[in-house]
Amino acid sequence: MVSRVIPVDPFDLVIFGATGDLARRKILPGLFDRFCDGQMPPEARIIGAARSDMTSEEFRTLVDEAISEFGGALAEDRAAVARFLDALSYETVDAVGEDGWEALRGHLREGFVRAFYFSVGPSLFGDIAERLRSFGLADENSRIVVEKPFGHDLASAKKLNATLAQHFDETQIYRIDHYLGKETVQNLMAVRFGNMLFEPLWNSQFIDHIQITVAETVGVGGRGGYYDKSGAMRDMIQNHLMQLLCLIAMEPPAKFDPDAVRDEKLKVIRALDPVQHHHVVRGQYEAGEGEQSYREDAGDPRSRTESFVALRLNISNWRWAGTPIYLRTGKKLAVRESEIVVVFKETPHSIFGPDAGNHRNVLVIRLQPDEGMTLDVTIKEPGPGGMRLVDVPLDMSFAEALGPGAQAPGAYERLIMDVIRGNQTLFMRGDEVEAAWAWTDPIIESWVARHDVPKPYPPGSSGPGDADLLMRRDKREWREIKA
Ligand SMILES: NC(=O)C1=CN([C@@H]2O[C@H](COP(=O)(O)OP(=O)(O)OC[C@H]3O[C@@H](n4cnc5c(N)ncnc54)[C@H](OP(=O)(O)O)[C@@H]3O)[C@@H](O)[C@H]2O)C=CC1
Ligand SMILES: O=C1O[C@H](COP(=O)(O)O)[C@@H](O)[C@H](O)[C@H]1O
Repeated sequence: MVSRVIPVDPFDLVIFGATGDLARRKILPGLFDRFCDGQMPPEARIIGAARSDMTSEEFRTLVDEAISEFGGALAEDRAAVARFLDALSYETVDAVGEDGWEALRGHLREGFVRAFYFSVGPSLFGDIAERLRSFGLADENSRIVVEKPFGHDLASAKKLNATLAQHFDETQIYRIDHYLGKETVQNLMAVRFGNMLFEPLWNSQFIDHIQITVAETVGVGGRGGYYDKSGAMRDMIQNHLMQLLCLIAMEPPAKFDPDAVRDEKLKVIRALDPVQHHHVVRGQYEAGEGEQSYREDAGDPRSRTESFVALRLNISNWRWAGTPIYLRTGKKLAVRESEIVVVFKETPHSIFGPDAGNHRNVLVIRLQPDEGMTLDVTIKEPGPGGMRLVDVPLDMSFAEALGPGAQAPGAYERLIMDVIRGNQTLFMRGDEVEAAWAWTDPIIESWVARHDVPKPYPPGSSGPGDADLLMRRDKREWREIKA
């Protein structure tokens, strides 16, 4: 099954931070992918901007190398790479000074969609927005794409929102959360609102609890400096897991449009109860065989930053009161796996007697790496042994079901195409980000007040044992993450 690719309108895209890690690993190879697919039209132009002094030719060489390293099989097509590189130029620009801005203006064409991607450290977001306005680079056709982290807490997020609002209208601000660009994350909405099967059961009357796990095998490696000031709560829970939670818990929006979807997500965040201290577990990975500990990676032998969080939350509304939701994320775990597990309640009465055992349906939505869905259904155990029950999975891998033509674009490239189309549905609105911080801040503040020290866990495990206790206390269990 191959879906038709509709080219977006020709555009000028300026990438601030074009020489950096994110641009080289994700943004530029992703744009090359869109170019090869025919979605990025040949008239589009990409302008790299950073402080490094380099010519456009040198920038093209840098991008060529990035495509070879991170661009997948398409990178072998040298003619396509050459055509893509033709669309690129570079300008040396200092985000906090005056240099380069006039010259940058010379790259921009009248009458084209303009997008400015802020792929730089967050301390520069406000400066760039201000200069875009003061140097006359922004018009009503312009959009800005703002990377994470969007603030460090509620106060800084509010400040950043206010700064951006001085220069751009909310309809021009695209706060990126790359999880929303993942195909299977969008599939959450398709599964929930495109099927009659699930929605009538999607509430606390039928669902015992929900688990959302984003497990990573990588450590904080070269990003220790950033990560140590952030930790898993700010780096993953406040944004990516919060977005997954919203999509799984929100009411059906009246239509699939930016404000209808974001209004519903906001209502979920605002309905979250404050999390009690004993419902949160923090962890920090220890050293393993040939592997550094978190503290070594972070360069601080006494760091108390968490590389793992598990928590239980409650949503106080009619749909979800009484159904706890458990979130879990961590680095250096046994496996890279992101999934949402919806555990339904047992039947109210078993007609099969005590020997049949306790059974319940479990829906697992696998977000990555093997995207798909499994629904555990209870059936009769085959054989002559009477009415004994057993749970069997109805298992669907999206790749197998839809075929190789269904290969989806990467998250960043898909979101950039949405920016050009002017579609904000998969971007966070300012009030959503603030609400997420308002819920996150007290959790972090309570750790600080209690001088909380994260529990150590061995690399390759499923996190600290206390995370299992969190579940066991509620007579529940995490779905196992195993290599
Ligand atoms: N890397 C990743 O995987 C992820 C990154 N992000 C976010 O993306 C953003 C970029 O991250 P990343 O690419 O890793 O960062 P890097 O440090 O690798 O790159 C930063 C970029 O900013 C440029 N830069 C720095 N100072 C200035 C300045 N004063 N004026 C103009 N350009 C400047 C640098 O180039 P030069 O030194 O030449 O000026 C470089 O191109 C950050 O906000 C980060 O939080 C989010 C998720 C994942
Ligand atoms: O934003 C971030 O996401 C990555 C995980 O993204 P994924 O697409 O590989 O699942 C995480 O490693 C990083 O710490 C965080 O900043």
